[in-house]
Amino acid sequence: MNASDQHHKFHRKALQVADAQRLIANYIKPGTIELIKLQDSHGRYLAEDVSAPHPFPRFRRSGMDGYAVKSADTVDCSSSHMVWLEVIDEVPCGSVSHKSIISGTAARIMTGAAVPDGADAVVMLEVVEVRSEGGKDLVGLKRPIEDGKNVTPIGLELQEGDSILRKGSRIDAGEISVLATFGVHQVKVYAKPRIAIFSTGSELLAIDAPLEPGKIRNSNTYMVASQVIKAGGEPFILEAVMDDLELARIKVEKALEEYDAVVTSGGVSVGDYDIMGDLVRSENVDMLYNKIAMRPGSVTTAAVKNGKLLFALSGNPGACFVGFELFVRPSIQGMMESPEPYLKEWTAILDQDYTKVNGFTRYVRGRIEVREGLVYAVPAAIDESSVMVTIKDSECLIVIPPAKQTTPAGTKVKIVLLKENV
Ligand SMILES: Nc1nc2c(c(=O)[nH]1)N[C@H]1C(S)=C(S)[C@@H](COP(=O)(O)OP(=O)(O)OC[C@H]3O[C@@H](n4cnc5c(N)ncnc54)[C@H](O)[C@@H]3O)O[C@H]1N2
Ligand code: MOO
Ligand SMILES: [Mg+2]
Repeated sequence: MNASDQHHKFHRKALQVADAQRLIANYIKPGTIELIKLQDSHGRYLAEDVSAPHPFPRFRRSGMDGYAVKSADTVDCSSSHMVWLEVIDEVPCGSVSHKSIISGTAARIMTGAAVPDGADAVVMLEVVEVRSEGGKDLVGLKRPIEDGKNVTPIGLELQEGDSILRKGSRIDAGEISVLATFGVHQVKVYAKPRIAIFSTGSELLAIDAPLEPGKIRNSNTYMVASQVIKAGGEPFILEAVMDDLELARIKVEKALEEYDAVVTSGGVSVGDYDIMGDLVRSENVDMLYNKIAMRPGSVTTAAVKNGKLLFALSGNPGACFVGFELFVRPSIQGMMESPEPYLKEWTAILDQDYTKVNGFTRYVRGRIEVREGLVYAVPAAIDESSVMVTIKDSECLIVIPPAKQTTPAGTKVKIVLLKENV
């Protein structure tokens, strides 16, 4: 390595998180679209706007089992002066009455059935009396009922043409209910972004291999694959590579051709074997950044080739996790036009003093506690970049801005929510 390379390796320009996110956003393109069955669409992202092809409800719907009546007929009734109406029809769900309700008549009706013409209210079964007289069925009412009572009007929920779901919406139970209601049995969704994942590191063992001195099992690949799924993508796990620049280069190039984006872990700092750092500074790819003003994950790196993104995350598990959530997740979401690609942010009260000082913004793993209606953020006991074990306990990342002294308990802090969208 010559002196100039050394200079570039050690003197990196640190970008602010938001600036790096904006930079990445320039390279996000909506992905391909596929048509899938509605029942397979949970968790997928709509690739088209959906508007109501007809009003909903489509007919005046009874909200009760009872009798459809004209409310005007009931105005004078009371327990001492019952009004008796002739029952001229019965309307089960799924049927339509061909008779009109005129003054003095009623129709027996079930919840969910179409209210016959002429009727404007439905009286519940429980408050009526019935009798037969001269071969006719009669229903007796003791109380007036108001116009419209227990009748859901046409279009109460949606009018024809109303916009219901936006492109990019994540499909969940409520969305599926809407789509089924309107007969959208096949849904246009974005194909899950195909994300290749591999780790670099000569110390890495397969997860089914016995331990060897100085070696560790490769946990990042599997952690990232889980994060990819949670972000809405499809992970493709590739075998880890040793710290060998040429091997990594070949692997990255092939993966960038075959997949929508590539995520690697390890080898992005300034060590002798930090080959991903060297790779992104070579002519093979265009480096976007290789330092972010944050901890963990200050060495988080991104590059682009032929319009496709390479995220070279830190090998340290804590840094790898955070780098993914802040940069890769929004990119995957962006490929599916999600209107909310970034993790949700709340304001919370810092539960305990945070004593570490830093020139960079910290994303501290933490738990959320709600006490007396207030949201507290509780930092994990150990949150170093190299620490793996507290990732599993984290409900949020507590954002501690650059500080020269302790951030005291009680400080209002921003937290980034991790546990959602499952
Ligand atoms: N002289 C300096 N040294 C370091 C600096 C620095 O600025 N100057 N930065 C430190 C920071 S900050 C971080 S973060 C790490 C980043 O390291 P790398 O991204 O280069 O990652 P590696 O060196 O490959 O590995 C670091 C650590 O993580 C373990 N690892 C790697 N891959 C995996 C995996 N797939 N699963 C589990 N664990 C993994 C690896 O064994 C190392 O322990 O650099 C600091 N150094
Ligand atoms: O990149 Mo390192 O995670 O800042 O600790
Ligand atoms: Mg390193």
